[in-house]
Amino acid sequence: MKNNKIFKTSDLQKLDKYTIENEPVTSLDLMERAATVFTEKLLIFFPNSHIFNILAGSGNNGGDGYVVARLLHQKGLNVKAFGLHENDCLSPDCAVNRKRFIDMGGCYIEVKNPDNLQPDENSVLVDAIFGAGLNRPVTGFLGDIIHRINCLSHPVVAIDMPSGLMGEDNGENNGAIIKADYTFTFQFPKLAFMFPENVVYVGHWEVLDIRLHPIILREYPAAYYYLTEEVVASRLLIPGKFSHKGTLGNTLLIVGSYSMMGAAMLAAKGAIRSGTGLLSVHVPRKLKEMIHLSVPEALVEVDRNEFCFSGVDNLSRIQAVGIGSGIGTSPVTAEGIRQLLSVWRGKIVLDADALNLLAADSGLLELLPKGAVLTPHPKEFERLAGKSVNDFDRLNKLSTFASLHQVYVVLKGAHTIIATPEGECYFNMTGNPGMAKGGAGDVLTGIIAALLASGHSSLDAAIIGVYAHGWAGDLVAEEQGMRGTRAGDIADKLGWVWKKMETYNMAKQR
Ligand SMILES: NC(=O)C1=CN([C@@H]2O[C@H](COP(=O)(O)OP(=O)(O)OC[C@H]3O[C@@H](n4cnc5c(N)ncnc54)[C@H](O)[C@@H]3O)[C@@H](O)[C@H]2O)[C@@H](O)CC1
Ligand SMILES: Nc1ncnc2c1ncn2[C@@H]1O[C@H](COP(=O)(O)OP(=O)(O)O)[C@@H](O)[C@H]1O
Ligand SMILES: [K+]
Repeated sequence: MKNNKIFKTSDLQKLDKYTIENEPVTSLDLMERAATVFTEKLLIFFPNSHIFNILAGSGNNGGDGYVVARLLHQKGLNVKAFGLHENDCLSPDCAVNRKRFIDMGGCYIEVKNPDNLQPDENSVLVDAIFGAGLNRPVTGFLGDIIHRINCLSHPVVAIDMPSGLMGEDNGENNGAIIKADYTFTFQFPKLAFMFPENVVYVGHWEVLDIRLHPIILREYPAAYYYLTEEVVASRLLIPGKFSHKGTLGNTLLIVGSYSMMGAAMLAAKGAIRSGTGLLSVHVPRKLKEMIHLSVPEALVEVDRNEFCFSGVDNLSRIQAVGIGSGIGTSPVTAEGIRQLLSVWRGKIVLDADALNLLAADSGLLELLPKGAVLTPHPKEFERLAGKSVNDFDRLNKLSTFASLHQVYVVLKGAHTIIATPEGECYFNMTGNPGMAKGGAGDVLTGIIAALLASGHSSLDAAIIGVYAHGWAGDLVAEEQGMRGTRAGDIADKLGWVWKKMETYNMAKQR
């Protein structure tokens, strides 16, 4: 299985060293390899640009920069390398590559004063000042340089990382940070790229495979992962030839209230498109007809209360429960949830108002079955776990919450995070801002509930559900654009996503 770990940047040197010793490859050749894939990507993104200015620091990131300069120069492009060295203490590989660039006649300008940094008009700037070796905020001369670059209107492409950004925690980083338009990063995305507050520095990012040694990538521990089709599809259970509706699970959705009927419909649509053998939708009496009409495949179970959820009687044939979308937070509903959680020890996904009720009464939290899946958006998570000072702090809170309560928490956002009780976090890579619409989360609840009912573990249901939901959103956006995307469209596209995953999975098994 393809490696999908997000290592710490401080671990990079060990991965690097193992590769150098065991491939084996010299550090210079590894640098050459990294810079070559970077240059290829750069030219794909800027096929019509002829002028490149490289901003090179003194470490190996700067070394990469000098190799990129040489490779572009060899292609006959107009290249200038600005040496941004506070002193002449360069890393050995950086020094070698600076010399190679100069020896081949490359244009090299040493900058000793920030005002002397005058990039060429219409040039693309390549940021090679700092990479993964940054160990403190950037201030002083290089800080001034970075501020100056950030004031220019040239496109900026960062090698590995935008200079000045720490790989993980930037909570105390008050130094200067490059605002890159693109970051092409080596081997794995850095944790900091996952946080909304860093998008202004990282821009659009892509991972470049520089073939670090597969053994070290497989064996070196990491607590963070990112989701790829390969990893997700391999977790999807494929129904066997003799499967029937009794073996594919009975999902119970407890959703909707008189003032939020749509949520019930959307969750039901998500579930019915996600492989559950049977779907029961438990709604207040007022919603009965609507569910019958909008999701005719579902069985409708009517609550004693006309307007909101108040309790459920019979759970004997249910494999998984999904609860919360649009149910409201009335005391009657709180009591209904208490009653449910007192008897239900099976698989469950809780969303929206179910989470708001848990946040309001920690006694309910204690009743959660082990392995429950919670799907808060950031505001709901804040109600559950308190305010966070920044995105990294929120990630730590998420992990702590998941292990403290022994639940899986799906924190929804551009890179939705799935935190496990064991302290691992999975970052999703699908989805787009077109999904930032009311109701999109309800569809996800239905999907996860159906996956739970059809035999997937809590972790697999969360991972597969989140990835598939985002992928369906991407397909909708591809066809009709992000602006016009409706939550219901996401549910309608799920069939295609499952088909692709199943095809992928079966091809692998052959
Ligand atoms: N294994 C990999 O992934 C590879 C990494 N390579 C490159 O190597 C880079 C890492 O190289 P380095 O470890 O040399 O790190 P950098 O090039 O980021 O530079 C770090 C140097 O700057 C100093 N420094 C750190 N923070 C500073 C600050 N705020 N102000 C002033 N000086 C500061 C450090 O003491 C160190 O000497 C990667 O980002 C990547 O570009 C590639 O060359 C090849 C393979
Ligand atoms: N910028 C974005 N990029 C990718 N996905 C997004 C983005 N914004 C929101 N989403 C996704 O859309 C969904 C919104 O869910 P949620 O906030 O619960 O909405 P609602 O409660 O109205 O249904 C989540 O799955 C979230 O991950
Ligand atoms: K950089």
